[in-house]
Amino acid sequence: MQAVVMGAGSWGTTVAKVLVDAGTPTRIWARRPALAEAINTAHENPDYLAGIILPAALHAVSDVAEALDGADVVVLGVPSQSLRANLEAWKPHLTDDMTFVSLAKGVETSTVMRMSEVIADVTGAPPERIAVLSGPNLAKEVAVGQPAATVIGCADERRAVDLQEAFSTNYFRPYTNTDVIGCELGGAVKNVIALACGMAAGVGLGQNTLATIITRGLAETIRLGVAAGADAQTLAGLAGVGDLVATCASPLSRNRTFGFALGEGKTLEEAQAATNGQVAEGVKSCSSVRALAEQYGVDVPLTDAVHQVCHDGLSVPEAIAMLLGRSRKPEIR
Ligand SMILES: NC(=O)c1ccc[n+]([C@@H]2O[C@H](COP(=O)([O-])OP(=O)(O)OC[C@H]3O[C@@H](n4cnc5c(N)ncnc54)[C@H](O)[C@@H]3O)[C@@H](O)[C@H]2O)c1
Ligand SMILES: O=P(O)(O)OC[C@H](O)CO
Repeated sequence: MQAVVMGAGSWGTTVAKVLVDAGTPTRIWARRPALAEAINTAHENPDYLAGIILPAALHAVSDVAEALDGADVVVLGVPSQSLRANLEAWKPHLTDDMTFVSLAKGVETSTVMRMSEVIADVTGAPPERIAVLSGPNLAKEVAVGQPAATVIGCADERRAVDLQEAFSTNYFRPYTNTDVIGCELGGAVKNVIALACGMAAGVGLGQNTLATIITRGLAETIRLGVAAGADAQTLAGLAGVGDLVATCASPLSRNRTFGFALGEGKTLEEAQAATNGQVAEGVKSCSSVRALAEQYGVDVPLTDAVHQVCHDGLSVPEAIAMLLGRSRKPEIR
C-alpha cells in the first residue's frame, strides 16, 4: 500500500510520520518546495514541527502529479475550508481506485457539508473509498510518540480494518467505526467548544465553568449528531468526548488558544497571531455548525455564542451573560 499525505502542516506531517513508523510506504506533499527540501534533507518540518526528527524514509515532494502518482491511499491534510479547491486542482491526478482519508475537522461554510461529503462531491468516489481519521490527537504529542488512540471511520468496515493496519504503531492505536457522520461531527463541533473553553479560561474562570462548557458542549454535539444521523455511542467515544476533553483542556490546542486570546480581550487578528498563523478550524466552523443545526432544528447555544463572539462583535462577558440568561430547562430532553 503506497500512501501520500497531501499537506505538510503540523497534523499532516505527524500523520506521515505515523504511517512510516507503521511500515507503510509514504510520501508527503508540501505546497512550498523549500519545505519539501527541508523535510528531505534535514528530516524536520521547521515551520510546523520544529525540533522533531522525521523518519529518513519519509520523502517529500512539492509537485502534485509526482505526489499522487501510484498512491493507493490519499490522506488529506489541508484545512477544511480549502479542501474543495485543493481537490478540484488535484482532480486530473486522482484515480478510481484511490482511498481518501480526511484529517480535517470542520464543516464547509459555503455548503454546510462534512469533509467526506465534499470529497464525494468533487471526486465522485463512493462511500466505500472515503474514510476519516479523528480522535484526541494533538499533533505535538503524537509526533513525539506519546501514546494516543484515534478512530478510522469508513462505511466499508473491511477498508477501515486495512487502514487501521496502515496507521498502527506502538504509540498510535486506531479503532474502526462505520459511523462516519459521528466521527466527523465530533471532530468539528469540539473545535467550537474548545474556543468557548478558551474564552472562559481567558476571562479567568475556573474548572467548574470549564466542566460545564465541556458537558453541555457534549450535549449539544450529541443533539446535532443524532439529528444528522450519527450514533450517540460514537460521540461518547474517542472521536467525540475523547477529542472534546483533549482539545478543551490542552494549551497545545489552537482553538483553545484562540479562544483564550479573545477572552483576554484581544482582537480576532491578535488571536490569530496567538496561534502562530496555524488553523483554528472552529472560528469558521462555528458558522457552518450553527447553520447545520438550524437545518436540523437543533438548539446549539454554545456554538451560537461562539459564533456571535467571533463574527458579530459580542464580547465574552456578554456571551456568558447571554448563556446564563436563557430559559431554565431539564438537563436531559
Ligand atoms: N494539529 C493538530 O493537532 C491536529 C490534530 C488532528 C486534526 N487536525 C486537523 O487537521 C487539519 C489540518 O490541520 P493542521 O494542524 O495540519 O494545520 P496547520 O495550520 O498546521 O497546517 C495546514 C497545512 O495546510 C496548508 N494549507 C493551508 N491553506 C491551504 C490551502 N488553501 N491550500 C493548500 N494548503 C493549504 C498549510 O500550508 C499547511 O501545510 C485541520 O482540519 C485540523 O483540525 C489537526
Ligand atoms: O489544535 P486544535 O485546536 O486544532 O486541535 C487539535 C486536534 O484536533 C486535537 O485532537
